[in-house]
Parts: sequence; C-alpha cells; structure tokens
Amino acid sequence: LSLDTVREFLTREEDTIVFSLIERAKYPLNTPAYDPAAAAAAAGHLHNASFAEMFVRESEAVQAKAGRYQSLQEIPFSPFRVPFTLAPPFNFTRELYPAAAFVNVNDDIWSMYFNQLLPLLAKNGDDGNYAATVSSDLVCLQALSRRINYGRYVAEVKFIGDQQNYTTLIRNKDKDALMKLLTSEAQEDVVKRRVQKKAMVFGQNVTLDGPVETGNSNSSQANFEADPSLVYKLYDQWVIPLTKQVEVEYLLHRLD
Ligand SMILES: C=C(O[C@@H]1C=C(C(=O)O)C=C[C@H]1O)C(=O)O
Repeated sequence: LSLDTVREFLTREEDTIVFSLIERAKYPLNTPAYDPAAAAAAAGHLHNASFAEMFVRESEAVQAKAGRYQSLQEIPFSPFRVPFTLAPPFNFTRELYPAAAFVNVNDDIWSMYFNQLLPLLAKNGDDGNYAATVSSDLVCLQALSRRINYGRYVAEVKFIGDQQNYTTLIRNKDKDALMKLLTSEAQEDVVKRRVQKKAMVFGQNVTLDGPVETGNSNSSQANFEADPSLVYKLYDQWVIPLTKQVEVEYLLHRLD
C-alpha cells in the first residue's frame, strides 16, 4: 500500500459511484418503498422496517453467506456477520491494524443517503418498481460504503509514512490536529472537480450523429442522467468529510 495506490482505488470507486447514481436516477422516488407503514400494510401486520430496510437486510444475509464480508473492504449495513461462507476460501492480506479495522461510518452513510441524497437525486413520482429501485439503492450504498470506509486504508498509509507525528497526536487524542495533518485540500479539490466531470461524461446522451459531446458545450441545455453539481455536492459535503472522519477514528485506535 502507498498513497498512490490507495488514491488509485478511490479514483476507480468514483466510476462505480457515479454509475450507481445514474442507475438509481432512472427511477422516481418511489416513497412507499421507504415507508414502514406501507410495508406493514403489505404484510398485513405491524412492521417497523421499511421495504428498503428488509431488502437490504435479506440481500446482505445472502451476500454474507456467500463470503462478501470476508474481505475487510466490504462492511454490511446490517449488524451481523455470518460466520461461514459458501465461497472458496481465500487468504486476504490484512493491511489494516486489527484493533482499528472495525471502524466504519455505515450508520451515517445510511441516513445521509436516504434523508439527504436520495430526495435530490430522484424525481418525484411512483412507478411501482420497488424491487428494482431498492436494489439500485443497495448498489449505491455499497459503493459509498466501500469508498468512505476505505479511509481506514488511507489512514494506515499516512500513519506509516509519518509515524512520529501521528503517534504524538494519537497519544494526546488530538482529533483536530489529526484532521489537519491528514487533510490535503489540493487533493480534495482535484477529486471534487473530477467526479463532477465524470457525471458529465458518463451521464450524457450518446447519439450516432455529430461529435462526442464534452459536456461543457452548453451546460444549461445539457440533460445529464445524474446532475453533475449534485455529484460535486455529494463529495464536498458528505463523501470526503465522512472519509476523513473514518481516517481520524481509525488513527485514534491505531495504537490500541
Ligand atoms: C483520502 C485522502 O485523505 C483526505 C480525504 C480526501 C478524500 O476523501 O478524497 C482527499 C484528501 C485528504 O484531505 C487522501 O489524501 O487521498
């Protein structure tokens, strides 16, 4: 692991995130899928989970059984880990410090996604395609979770690269100074502008006539599948701050 390789991983995850948002934006909001009362009406008895929650829980149970969470890069939203796997065994390299590897912000990602991002991403409406809709929600959640919780790997690399300074701040439990030391504003700016551009490039209408549109021709007329300024905002307000929160929390446990 080096800073270059972890940044390459984050860059590749951007593609996955932007595509997953484009897929979710195909469907309208479909609010009954997120309403526990609607799930209760469907089941004919009381339910405190929405259809989306039940779908995620059941899907993750299958994926846990299939070994998805044997890789520390993947963290489920449901608080369980199925102890056995149907998949062929594989010895994953353990790059993370074991006492800090558990750190994750999936609860924050969950509420950010459903309460803040989704209402801005999907258009109002209900077309009844609930299973396809929440299935695309799960893909978005998994991509965001993998990216944001990868902050553990970023923090490990930064710690190894500057052990003396990090050790002092960790011993003092100085969160603010840790945050400052691990922050690169120049890098954040590159990331935000790149994801905005990816939303333009991946989300354009491709036709056979004329040249390939670059997206910057007349953006007021452009009709992208996921709003590039929303993707910028997603990274600026949520993805990057949460990644840094993961980095700080990982570091606080790096000497346990
Ligand atoms: C992930 C890193 O750490 C911080 C978080 C960033 C991000 O989430 O994209 C970018 C720069 C840093 O402020 C990094 O340095 O690459």
